[in-house]
Amino acid sequence: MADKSRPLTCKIGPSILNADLSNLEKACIQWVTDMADAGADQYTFHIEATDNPLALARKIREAGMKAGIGLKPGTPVEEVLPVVEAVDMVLVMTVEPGFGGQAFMADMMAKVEFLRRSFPHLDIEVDGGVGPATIDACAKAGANMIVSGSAVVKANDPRAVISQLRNSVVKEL
Ligand SMILES: O=C(CO)[C@H](O)[C@H](O)COP(=O)(O)O
Repeated sequence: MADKSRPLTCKIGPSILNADLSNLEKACIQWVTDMADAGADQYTFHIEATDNPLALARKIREAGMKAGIGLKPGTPVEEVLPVVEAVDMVLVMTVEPGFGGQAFMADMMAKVEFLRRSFPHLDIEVDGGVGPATIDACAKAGANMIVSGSAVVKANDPRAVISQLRNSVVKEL
């Protein structure tokens, strides 16, 4: 039984994107029901994973979840514009999807700045290479949701790193 007091999110992520794409569209749709039944609050999919992101986003919201949409580094930010009103969050990947521990792509901040300027109330997430050395760039560009893997799990004091990341974002909100 899902603990409804804790947010549960699902990201259709990099390992899937790098795998067999032939059934991905169908799987993304099936997982909407599965994740909603499991008690997920938000479901994020990659725009590259489907030919009809608008339909998928609507399905996610109809299932009672927030919808998030992710962009790989090579995908122009403008591709999200036709679907942005149908989602609650845009995820800007700051590494090539695949694995943790890669270097942060600072040039992705232009996407974040564009989105924040255009959609002041949108949730904007950054994912990949985010840690104490790169968080300020993300926060200044307008990101308000952070995914941080290696910088937290490899830290001597993960709690302190999480606080630092949070404080940097809160300062710019
Ligand atoms: O989706 C991912 C990579 O495909 C990871 O979420 C991301 O890279 C986080 O790990 P790190 O902070 O170590 O980069």
